Amino acid sequence: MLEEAISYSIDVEASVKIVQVTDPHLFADHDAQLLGVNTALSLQAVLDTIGADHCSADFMLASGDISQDYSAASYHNFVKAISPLGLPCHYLPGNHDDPRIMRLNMQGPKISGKRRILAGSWQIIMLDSTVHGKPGGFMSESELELIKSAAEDEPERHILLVMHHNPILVNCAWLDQHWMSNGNEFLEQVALLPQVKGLLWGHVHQQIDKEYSGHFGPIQLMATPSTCIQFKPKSSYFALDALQPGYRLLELNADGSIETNIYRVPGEHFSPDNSANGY
Ligand SMILES: Nc1ncnc2c1ncn2[C@@H]1O[C@@H]2COP(=O)(O)O[C@H]2[C@H]1O
Ligand SMILES: [Fe+2]
Repeated sequence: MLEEAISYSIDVEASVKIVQVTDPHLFADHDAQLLGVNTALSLQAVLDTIGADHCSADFMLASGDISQDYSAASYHNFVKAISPLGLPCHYLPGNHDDPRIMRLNMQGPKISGKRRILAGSWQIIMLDSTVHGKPGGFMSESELELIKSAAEDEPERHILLVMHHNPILVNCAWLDQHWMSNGNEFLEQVALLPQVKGLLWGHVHQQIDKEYSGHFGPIQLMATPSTCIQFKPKSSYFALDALQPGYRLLELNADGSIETNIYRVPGEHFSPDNSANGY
């Protein structure tokens, strides 16, 4: 049975405005760092930037790796950090999350782990690409079934698919070993659905904006910087980037087009330890 969707009352002619944050890698301890970056402070800096510029969004998406230490407190810290923005938040799991601990602790009046969101002329589907105990991802048959049933249920709506893992390779050999290993087949399958207009993910801690030529037209492929450390694009070995933490703004238009931009925190406050070779 298809799970009930969360519905926003946004006019079908209006665009839907979304902020996406991803990969905050929070700890229970507010002072803890990931490779020299205090992840609580870098998330706060991103949220402050959203608050200053884009707090009029309709809702927020959090696309996994909320936690770095699997603690209940790391999820409580996330919920506490985002609550002043007043935005509803929809989340999905990443490879550093424990889905059960996440579900139990991502609690609040505006927090939701539901799989389908209906807003304006769009349907947003929150997918689980994680494989228990593995950093890499895989899109299971049941997730594909969810997408197909959701498209059948709401045939007139454009679809944005949201997940943690990258369904395309990003040209970083060390990171590409942890991609969605059936990404090619997944893309081929979803491109058979005329409603699918965009795929959005985290995991790669860098911006990617590409197009996939589907049977029914181009599909936008989007990856978003982490709210903490950034991976250096096109590096075959593990390397960090000096770019600052950021987030993505998306405007899903009534005609099925997507306008989107990456925004980063101003200044140069978050410098990772460049001698690090992994975590
Ligand atoms: N040096 C490394 N080589 C390969 N994988 C790594 C390395 N360092 C970290 N990782 C894993 O690769 C993942 C990529 O992004 P994640 O935030 O999921 O977390 C990272 C780790 O689980
Ligand atoms: Fe991550």
